[in-house]
Amino acid sequence: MNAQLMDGTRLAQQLHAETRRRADAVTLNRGHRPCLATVLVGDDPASATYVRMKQRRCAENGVDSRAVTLPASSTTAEVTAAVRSLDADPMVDGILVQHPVPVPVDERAVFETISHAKDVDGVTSASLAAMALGTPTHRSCTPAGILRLLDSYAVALSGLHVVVVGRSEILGLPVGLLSLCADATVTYCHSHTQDLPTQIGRADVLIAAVGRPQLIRGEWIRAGAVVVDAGYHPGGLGDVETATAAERARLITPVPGGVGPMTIAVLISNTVDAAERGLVSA
Ligand SMILES: NC(=O)C1=CN([C@@H]2O[C@H](COP(=O)(O)OP(=O)(O)OC[C@H]3O[C@@H](n4cnc5c(N)ncnc54)[C@H](OP(=O)(O)O)[C@@H]3O)[C@@H](O)[C@H]2O)C=CC1
Ligand SMILES: Nc1nc(=O)c2c([nH]1)NC[C@@H]1CN(c3ccc(C(=O)N[C@@H](CCC(=O)O)C(=O)O)cc3)C=[N+]21
Repeated sequence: MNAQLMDGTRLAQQLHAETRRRADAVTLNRGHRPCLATVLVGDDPASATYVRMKQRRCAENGVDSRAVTLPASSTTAEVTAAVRSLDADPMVDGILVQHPVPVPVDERAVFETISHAKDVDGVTSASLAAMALGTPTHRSCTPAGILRLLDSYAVALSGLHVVVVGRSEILGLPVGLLSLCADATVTYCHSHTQDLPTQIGRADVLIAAVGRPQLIRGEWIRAGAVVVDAGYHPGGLGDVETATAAERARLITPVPGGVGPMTIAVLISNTVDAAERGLVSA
């Protein structure tokens, strides 16, 4: 393997340490800790695990968490009512609605119930618009984590060709918007894209957010490219064939230990930003 690994676990620990100091200062100032509310609808075991991981990291870093769990049979009205009551609660600084919510529930409508100031996961249209315009906002967690990781390895995006595979509202779409704001030339690929290997071969920086285990083959990667694998599948597989991609890439994220830990570190950092009552410049 030739590529250097981008260590998300180490960078996340650094961010957590900084967040913890800020959380303690908030607590000292106002007499209660920053608080993240998590909303989990239904009983998908993977989603329940992610929510538990987020709560554990909150506790380790001086942030309270409030868990709301709703049955899979919930209606859109019931879920939005739960979110609205968290939004109105002055003790709650940030709200995370775990994606995906069960199909009959209108996820977009639920997301839009979160006010911009408490949208620490960056999922509302106000947050997406702010990420596109470069105005102050909480940035989506996985995309912001990816940009921090690139920055820490001195990958300056200005003028580079970033190819994003995937355009989901929580990942592919916003990571392309943030890259564009950082003056990259951005290409989005998705399920209608023709000749994916050729598009990928043009990337200076490839961001894989496709949700298909090892769909992206190592031989498609341009020699010397930077490869960010946001995919996360059981058994420690990403969306990229890591071993062969690492023969050609200059820098690559491992799975696990790459993008995943950064997602949670940014979420908690965003929650403390909210507790400090600040939206950070996108
Ligand atoms: N590490 C972390 O913190 C996180 C990891 N993830 C992981 O990232 C991955 C993506 O997640 P998410 O964005 O939620 O997934 P989605 O399923 O919501 O989106 C997948 C995207 O990939 C596109 N796509 C699907 N198949 C192909 C194909 N064959 N060729 C090209 N494009 C394709 C889809 O296109 P179209 O729009 O046309 O349907 C869609 O835009 C998953 O592995 C997930 O587990 C997600 C969130 C956080
Ligand atoms: N509204 C919303 N926001 C999200 O950010 C969100 C979501 N919904 N739904 C599901 C995905 C998935 N996700 C992960 C977070 C951390 C790891 C992570 O920390 N992974 C570790 C390994 C953890 C382990 O397996 O023990 C790693 O990659 O090293 C993975 C995946 C956030 N998501």
